[in-house]
Amino acid sequence: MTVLVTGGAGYIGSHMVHALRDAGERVVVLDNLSTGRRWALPGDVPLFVGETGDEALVAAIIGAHEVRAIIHFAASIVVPDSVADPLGYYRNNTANARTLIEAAVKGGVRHFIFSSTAAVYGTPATLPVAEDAPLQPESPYGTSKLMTELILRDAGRAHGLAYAILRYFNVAGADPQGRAGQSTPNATHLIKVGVQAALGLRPGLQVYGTDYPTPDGTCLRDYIHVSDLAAAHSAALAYLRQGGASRIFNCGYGRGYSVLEVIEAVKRVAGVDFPVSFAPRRPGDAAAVVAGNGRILSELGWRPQLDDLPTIVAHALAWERTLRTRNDAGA
Ligand SMILES: NC(=O)c1ccc[n+]([C@@H]2O[C@H](COP(=O)([O-])OP(=O)(O)OC[C@H]3O[C@@H](n4cnc5c(N)ncnc54)[C@H](O)[C@@H]3O)[C@@H](O)[C@H]2O)c1
Ligand SMILES: O=c1ccn([C@@H]2O[C@H](COP(=O)(O)OP(=O)(O)O[C@H]3O[C@H](CO)[C@H](O)[C@H](O)[C@H]3O)[C@@H](O)[C@H]2O)c(=O)[nH]1
Repeated sequence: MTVLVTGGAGYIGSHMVHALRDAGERVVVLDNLSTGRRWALPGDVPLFVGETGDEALVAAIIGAHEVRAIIHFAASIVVPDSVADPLGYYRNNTANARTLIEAAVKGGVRHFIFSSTAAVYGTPATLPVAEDAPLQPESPYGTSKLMTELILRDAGRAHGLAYAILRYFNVAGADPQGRAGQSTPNATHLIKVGVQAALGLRPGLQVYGTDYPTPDGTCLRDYIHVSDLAAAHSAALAYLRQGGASRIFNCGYGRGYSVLEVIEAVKRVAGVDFPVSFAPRRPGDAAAVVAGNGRILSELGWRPQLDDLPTIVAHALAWERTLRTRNDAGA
């Protein structure tokens, strides 16, 4: 029985591939390498370069490898890009996911784990936000993910596909063993941009919006270490295999940091200063998003191991240094 990881050559997916292999699982990856990197995968993990929306390809992979579980990471992920290109986001995150789910149903896949996002909540009315809070995405990215949640819910009910929807809050950091990290050259995530600024790979950092209704006027986010997130998937897979009912789980620590607090943490951990400027709000950004994580703690028994902002930053920084060496070597 094999686990198919879509988007396994990407940031979070590559951590998942390592976690699955560490646990002795058989893994295959489907990735179109649009943002993923072949070298992000261990050499002995089969990689199919192709589209989640290619039903024939997905069916062939499921059949050839006896795939019984799919962990679906592949997506387009940049909130402001989704504002500029909603149709592209609905194609990749919703239409392609629908095709993948159909192939899963037809191919007899029993368990499906879907990467959703806190962006489905928009700006929550109360914090921390629980899974049953109103769903009011403020960007096409969030809407594209919410639509896939609904497709999965209905297909799961109709066809007996058991699923876990994991709504990630802000994912950051890198594998503590240095095997994987965020490698996208033009990544836009705050901690990634911050460590690049600290290493002189960017001239500095812009803060998008200082007039939000938050304590220091900048946005609040709940940053979760990518390895803790991979562990949440492993727990969800074990739960489904034990016959657990389809369920939605928030993945976050339940604590928010402002953009300015994150920048201070990066400067402190890196031991350097870098220029910070203030810019207007970025389209699609919610003011404050913090996870209510009671459900995943109580129902999956998940326990964060790395819930410490300086540790997250330190791992991101270490990976960025490795990456620079790798890029210098032309890898
Ligand atoms: N990074 C975050 O903070 C965050 C937060 C919430 C949710 N998520 C979700 O987690 C998942 C993984 O995100 P990530 O940060 O690792 O991004 P990423 O861009 O590093 O990984 C996405 C991977 O999917 C691949 N891909 C994209 N479209 C594809 C397609 N049609 N067919 C095959 N492969 C395709 C890319 O090449 C890449 O390897 C996404 O679904 C994203 O929406 C991420
Ligand atoms: O150079 C930067 C980069 C980011 N920010 C700010 O930092 C915060 C975090 O931004 P990120 O781009 O790191 O992450 P987002 O909160 O926009 O989005 C992330 O979390 C969302 C859920 O909350 C989605 O899941 C999405 O996929 C994922 O990228 C935002 O207020 C953003 O405006 C800056 O000020 N400057």
